[in-house]
Amino acid sequence: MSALLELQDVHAAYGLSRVLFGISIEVNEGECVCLLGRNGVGKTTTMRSVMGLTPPSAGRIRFKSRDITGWPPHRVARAGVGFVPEDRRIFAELSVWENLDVARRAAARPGRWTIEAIVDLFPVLGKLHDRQGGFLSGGEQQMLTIARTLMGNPELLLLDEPSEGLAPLVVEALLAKVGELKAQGLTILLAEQGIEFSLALADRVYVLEKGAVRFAGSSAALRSDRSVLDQLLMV
Ligand SMILES: Nc1ncnc2c1ncn2[C@@H]1O[C@H](COP(=O)(O)OP(=O)(O)OP(=O)(O)O)[C@@H](O)[C@H]1O
Repeated sequence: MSALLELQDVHAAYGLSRVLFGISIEVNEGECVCLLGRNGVGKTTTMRSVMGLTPPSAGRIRFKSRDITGWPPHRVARAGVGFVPEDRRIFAELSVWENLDVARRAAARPGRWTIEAIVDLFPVLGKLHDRQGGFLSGGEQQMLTIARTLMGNPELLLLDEPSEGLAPLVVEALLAKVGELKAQGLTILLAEQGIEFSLALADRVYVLEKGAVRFAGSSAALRSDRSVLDQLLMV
């Protein structure tokens, strides 16, 4: 069986600054795969390369066996990839409801994610429906950001550092929600610096360093690999 997403020897750069040096990863249907690594190793850029925001300078990207290398972001979204960026781009002046409505209108594909289904998953967004985005807590903003991306009905969710800047209890609540999405069969590629968040969710892990994969294996294998934990993750 071929992978849902496959990156093969992907290189990427910002202008003259080279950032990815031959990333090869696979995400199978229904899996949660985590990209781990310290600040600046290339996790975000790997996701941006899939999404077409930073197209690869070399290498191939396949989604559902189709070569999507260099496709523009709207076309990648329509093919079934949703991206939740690290910087939570919600509309601060719009209410929760309006934010979701904008996402509904802009949805990349038809599918099961209605506003009602979103509120089932995130009841807090239902309770806060008329609150402006800018007045939500960090955790609520993160849930709204994920909700907006789900409205596009992705088959693969790219989730960039969802736990960043959130208090431990909020991270736990978020972890449970992402776990529910996984249990519902959504395929997830997650980038994280927080190893506990990642290992609680991920079936498999890739640890990056300086734009290359240094470790690939199961979460259990990573937990017991002291040298990778010490050298690449400093935990
Ligand atoms: N727009 C940009 N222009 C130039 N260099 C960039 C740009 N965005 C990222 N970089 C550089 O690319 C490298 C990889 O960054 P990237 O954001 O992919 O790493 P990361 O592992 O996701 O880290 P972080 O957790 O900080 O997002 C870093 O050295 C970063 O400074």
